[in-house]
Amino acid sequence: KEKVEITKEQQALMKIITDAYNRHQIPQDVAKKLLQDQYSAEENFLLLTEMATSQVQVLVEFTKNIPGFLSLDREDQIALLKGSAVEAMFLRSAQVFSRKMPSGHTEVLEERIRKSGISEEFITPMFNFYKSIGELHMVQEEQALLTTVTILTPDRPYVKDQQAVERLQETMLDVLRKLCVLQHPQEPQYFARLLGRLTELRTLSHYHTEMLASWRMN
Ligand SMILES: O=C(Nc1ccccc1)[C@H](C1CCCCC1)n1c(-c2ccc(Cl)cc2)nc2cc(F)c(F)cc21
Repeated sequence: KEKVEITKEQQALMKIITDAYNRHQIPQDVAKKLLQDQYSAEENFLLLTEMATSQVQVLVEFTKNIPGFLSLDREDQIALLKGSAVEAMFLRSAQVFSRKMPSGHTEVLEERIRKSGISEEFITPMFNFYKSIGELHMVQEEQALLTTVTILTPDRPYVKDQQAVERLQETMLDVLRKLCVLQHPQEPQYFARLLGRLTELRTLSHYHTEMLASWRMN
């Protein structure tokens, strides 16, 4: 049974990434807004586009804090951002949805999202994903590292130097793997489950364009 230990530099890396991840607050505002008022399908669509736009800006700021990201080829940086923006948004949505809220709030939030204008066919896979993320009870370091691993996916379209991205992603995966072992000692397969969610996330993100195109406007 090998002794898993996070090194000093891995500790520092994790702190930089988690602090940067916690600095962006938009999604909490979305949840608050949705809990405060009931919006029409048009207003919800507008809210989503505004939120998604600011999410991209925030994602750019976040990646600047990923050690090594700015040393990547500039065009590759853009390819990674474009390739992961939708996945990062759904991952963030899932984390917001799974956040501990006063009793009854999650139900209201779910209801508001179900009625927001999204087509029926996408509601089930979307909430299945949100609930499967919630069941993992990730600590914030795991959430931040999982988003980082998602951004550093080497096989995004138009990435030229995939090896360089792979090296960065492996560094993050190594920290995440150790963190999972230390945080969830009873569940040796926890890390594998976590990575399995990224496959579900990619599938959900394939629906994104259609989800917008089929938004039920009155
Ligand atoms: O804004 C959003 N998510 C966001 C998060 C983080 C950053 C940027 C955007 C939207 C809302 C949904 C209801 C109408 C208004 C936008 N949103 C989604 C969602 C995203 C994309 C598509 Cl195609 C469908 C649903 N799932 C959510 C779960 C939450 F707990 C939640 F609170 C907001 C959620």
